[in-house]
Amino acid sequence: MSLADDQSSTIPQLYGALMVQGTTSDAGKSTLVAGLCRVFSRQHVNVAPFKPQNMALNSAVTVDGGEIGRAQALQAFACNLPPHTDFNPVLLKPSSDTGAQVIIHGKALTTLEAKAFFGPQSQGYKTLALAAVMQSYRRLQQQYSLVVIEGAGSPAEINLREGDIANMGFAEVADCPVIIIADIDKGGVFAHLVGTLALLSPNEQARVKGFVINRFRGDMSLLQPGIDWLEQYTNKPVLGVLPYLHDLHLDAEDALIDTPINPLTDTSARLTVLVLVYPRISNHTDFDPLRLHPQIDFHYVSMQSDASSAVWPHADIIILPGSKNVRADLAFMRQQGWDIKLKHHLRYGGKVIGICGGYQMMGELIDDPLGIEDNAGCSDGLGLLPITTVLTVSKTLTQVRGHLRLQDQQAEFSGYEIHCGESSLTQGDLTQPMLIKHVADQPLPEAKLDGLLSNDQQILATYIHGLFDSPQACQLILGWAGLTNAQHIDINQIREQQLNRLADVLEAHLDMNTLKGLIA
Ligand SMILES: NC(=O)CC[C@H](N)C(=O)O
Repeated sequence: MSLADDQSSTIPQLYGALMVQGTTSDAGKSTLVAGLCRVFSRQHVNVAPFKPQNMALNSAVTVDGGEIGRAQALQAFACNLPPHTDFNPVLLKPSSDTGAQVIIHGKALTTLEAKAFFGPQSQGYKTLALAAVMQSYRRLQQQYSLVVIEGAGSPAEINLREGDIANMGFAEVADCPVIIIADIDKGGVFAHLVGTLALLSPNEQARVKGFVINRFRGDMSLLQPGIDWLEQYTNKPVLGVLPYLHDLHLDAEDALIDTPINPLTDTSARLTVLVLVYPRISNHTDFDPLRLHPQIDFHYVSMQSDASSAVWPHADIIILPGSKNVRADLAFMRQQGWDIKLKHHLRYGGKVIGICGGYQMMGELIDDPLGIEDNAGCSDGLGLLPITTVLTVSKTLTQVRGHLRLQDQQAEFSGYEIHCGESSLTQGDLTQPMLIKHVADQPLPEAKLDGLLSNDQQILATYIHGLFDSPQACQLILGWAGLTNAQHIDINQIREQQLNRLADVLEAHLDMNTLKGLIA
């Protein structure tokens, strides 16, 4: 069935599905899906996002107590839906260059070497994963009239074709139409599109119903002959050319928005924040409210080729973010000499924040007896906080809310937890709790304490992600670090504005009628 059915004169209903695949990673699939979700949801279409398989370390906790890729949580937000594991039934979280934790329907199943998942012996897992993918997809089809689906990477990875569930393998089983997006800013857009198409089987080629060219800047009249050629050569329409959107602030799927370390130039910034980027950084969207804050000079610090000579800008706050492989990332920090720089920063009165894996690193010991994240073993922590952490098989996945207490003030927050580690105090009681939390939707007696504020008030550490998303909690933390009268940054309001901006752009630059006609 392929129809854009005008059931009533005011509310056009669409039924079916459309899959967005890309010629490369970062071609703009997640953004296009999020934008289409918003376009359709504001036209009152009952729409939901779907990504069969995602590989990312940036995940969100769902209402059904699981985790999914961050991009699907944003796409759900674009549809005004709470995140659900059915939106992304298979999530692979790489904990090393060759191994990843396999999460199916939101729950960690096992950690597999890439060979075991993608290689020739992988059919057992692939069959299991495909069954989970189709179960979720069928549920969505029953609940929603339209499902906008996102592929992964590129469909032309011929080495991964066997048993593929992320791109054409899924599209074939689900029998859904596909459009392909390519990033013209990278160059070679025609070669990308024609080459991708050429590497597909005839069936798959027939499934591709059109192209979208992304991130165009320049003179459209110069591009037009290329578009005409492409349409003629492939016999498929270019559904639109999307402009390069400067300052589009939406949650990134996985890639960090890379801000190089420059000497401070922004004189209006009042507080400098450095976030340490280790190889397995997780949940970096925690820092989006800080990155977008007008009074903050924000920097990611990543590996330097010559670690010993790398100079960090003076910082007010250094943040140790979450990590998917805490012990390996801690070893990396030491290799880079970051532990020494961190202690130097503390000696000179600087503030440090540790979140989840970053919190664990600041303790005395991290024990992974079962080899959950890496080879089984134990590592000394940085010794800055009186805690030890043991990684366990059971993973905490919860949405939480509560009160943050700092400097005799209190602010409400909501956030989430994703961790296998359990930390306990090595001395004393939790006399400096920074947070009183409740599992979302549970009554107050369930309240627990979380986090630590060091006795010298310089280190603040917690298991809770998303803390800065709560404007008041963010303001309180910035105040603790010396920024009095910090402005409110409401990241949800920003997401809302940016999604509407994106939807406006799609409506202006895509041939929406043709696109709606493709939905089947
Ligand atoms: N989100 C995180 O930083 C997780 C920390 C650690 N990998 C754990 O599972 O406990």
